[in-house]
Amino acid sequence: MTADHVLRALRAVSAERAEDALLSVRGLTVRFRLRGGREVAAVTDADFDLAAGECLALVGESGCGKSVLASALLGLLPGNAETSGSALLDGTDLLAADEKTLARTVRGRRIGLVPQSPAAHLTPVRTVRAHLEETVRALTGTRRGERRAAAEAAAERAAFPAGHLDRHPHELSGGLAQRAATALALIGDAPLLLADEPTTGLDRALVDRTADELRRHADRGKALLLITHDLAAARRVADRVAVMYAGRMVELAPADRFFGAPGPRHPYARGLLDALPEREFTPIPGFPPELSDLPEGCAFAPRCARATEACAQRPAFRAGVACHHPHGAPGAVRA
Ligand SMILES: Nc1ncnc2c1ncn2[C@@H]1O[C@H](COP(=O)(O)OP(=O)(O)OP(=O)(O)O)[C@@H](O)[C@H]1O
Ligand code: NI
Repeated sequence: MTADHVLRALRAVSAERAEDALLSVRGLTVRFRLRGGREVAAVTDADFDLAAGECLALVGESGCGKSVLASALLGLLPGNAETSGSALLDGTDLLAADEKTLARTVRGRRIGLVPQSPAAHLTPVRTVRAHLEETVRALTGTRRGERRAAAEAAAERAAFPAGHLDRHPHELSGGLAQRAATALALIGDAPLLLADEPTTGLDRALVDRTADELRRHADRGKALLLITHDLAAARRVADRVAVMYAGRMVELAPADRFFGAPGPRHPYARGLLDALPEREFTPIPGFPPELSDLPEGCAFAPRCARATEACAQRPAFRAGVACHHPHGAPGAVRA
């Protein structure tokens, strides 16, 4: 174990104590109402804390509710969404705050966002440089004469090449738009950063560089929620890992235990790791359920080799896992 690992393990332990939390989410639930009275259970009963200086990676298959969870924290859900639960950020309940408070004091200032589709968040008629300088002006109060240098420094942090700063959004590749979005999100130095797939479209070297920059942000005492499909990136920077399946958190574990020995406890989380090319390269059979038509019991049971009759009941989330027969628990929890 290196000193770095020891530090991270300590941080993971301290984050489990709610009083140290910068962000404290309880029972976060999001429903989308559809025409005809149907509803999509996008996020159900999410509970987690995030401490200053800590990075929590949120992983899970496409459509499991990761981005909806992040949007809920920022008050950015569409009109057909209904949200319940609480999300305390340093005393403010983000789910109860009005739009004015969120717009003036939260977005960009207390919570930075690297959005999942960065190109859609850039203004078409303005160059990357103009976006960066405007954000520097709005969030840091840097004087006019110093904004150009500050914008260039922000680009550099996110590995955005200086030679492309005068491009417009439509002239950017996906990877460049991604780096522009990361540069913009880092400018405000917000206490909480939500990074939704910040490494999409980047090659391995740039993934590592971006992940390391985000880690540095956490190491300067900021909290980082890293939403990612890239388990290698999660392993590189996360202190803890949260796994979502069909809108629910099914496992929350220290990263060293999750990626090392003894490994994940939830069969789904184990399946995610086993699907990696560098591991067994065996995909999880089947598909996730429709969020508008979830089963009564464990949503993963139809795909789970360990499922029994007990799984017709939904498992409670206990000791970091929601499963009737988790790995690493001899004589597993009885139903
Ligand atoms: N406005 C909406 N109305 C209805 N359903 C929606 C709406 N927005 C999202 N959803 C649904 O909510 C679920 C969760 O979506 P979300 O974008 O959070 O998934 P994700 O885990 O971020 O996936 P990905 O990894 O592909 O980004 C999906 O089933 C999606 O179809
Ligand atoms: Ni998403």
